[in-house]
Amino acid sequence: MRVGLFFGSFNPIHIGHMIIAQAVVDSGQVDELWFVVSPQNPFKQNKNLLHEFDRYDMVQAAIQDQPKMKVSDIEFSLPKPSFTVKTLAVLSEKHLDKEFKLIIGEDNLSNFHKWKNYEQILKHHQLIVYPRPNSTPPKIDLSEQIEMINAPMLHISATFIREAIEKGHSIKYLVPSEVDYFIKSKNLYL
Ligand SMILES: Nc1ncnc2c1ncn2[C@@H]1O[C@H](COP(=O)(O)OP(=O)(O)OP(=O)(O)O)[C@@H](O)[C@H]1O
Ligand SMILES: O=C(O)c1ccc[n+]([C@@H]2O[C@H](COP(=O)([O-])O)[C@@H](O)[C@H]2O)c1
Repeated sequence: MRVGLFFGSFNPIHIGHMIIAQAVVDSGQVDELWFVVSPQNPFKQNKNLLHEFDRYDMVQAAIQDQPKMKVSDIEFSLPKPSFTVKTLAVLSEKHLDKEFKLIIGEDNLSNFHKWKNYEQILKHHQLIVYPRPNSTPPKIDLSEQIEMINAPMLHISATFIREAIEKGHSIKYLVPSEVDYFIKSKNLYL
């Protein structure tokens, strides 16, 4: 079975993530897609980073009617920050019957050569890349390992959503309705 791993902070999960996930599933390049919630991205310092349990619950709420999508908490029990190479090794050892592909937004390509043991990742896994506005090209040749998703560019980010909440603006159309409800009922990001 081919599994697409969609790693992220998901702080919070937004419609951009959902559109990407659906496009990857529809592309036929994976049989299942697993969202992997990262407690701590090695490159990001975010004072507004919610606890991983809340971020996990929001992903779970967002995908409840999607039979091909799952959410994983595998990184919660691994050392922090969350190094993808380690997580991939743990998952590959645990699920010998599965082929894991890595789903990333195009913005992550420019710094991919700085990821821990990135050569190891490329040796064992295909990258499925979703286009993102204002992305700069990778510093290393990734053409052999990349499968681009042909889909519309999405000018949406979790940063924009957190800022909208702080300003008191509605995020009703920016996140799945279950996520909007979750954020409101727990007064998150305020
Ligand atoms: N609009 C988008 N277009 C393409 N890829 C995206 C988009 N939003 C998120 N991604 C990708 O989804 C993955 C998880 O992203 P993440 O949870 O950090 O969301 P984000 O919107 O980039 O967050 P933040 O604004 O907090 O940095 C990353 O690989 C990122 O590149
Ligand atoms: O392993 C690394 O060196 C590494 C460097 C930067 C980012 N990542 C992972 O990339 C994923 C996307 O991060 P984010 O915060 O943009 O959603 C997240 O799971 C990070 O842990 C991983």
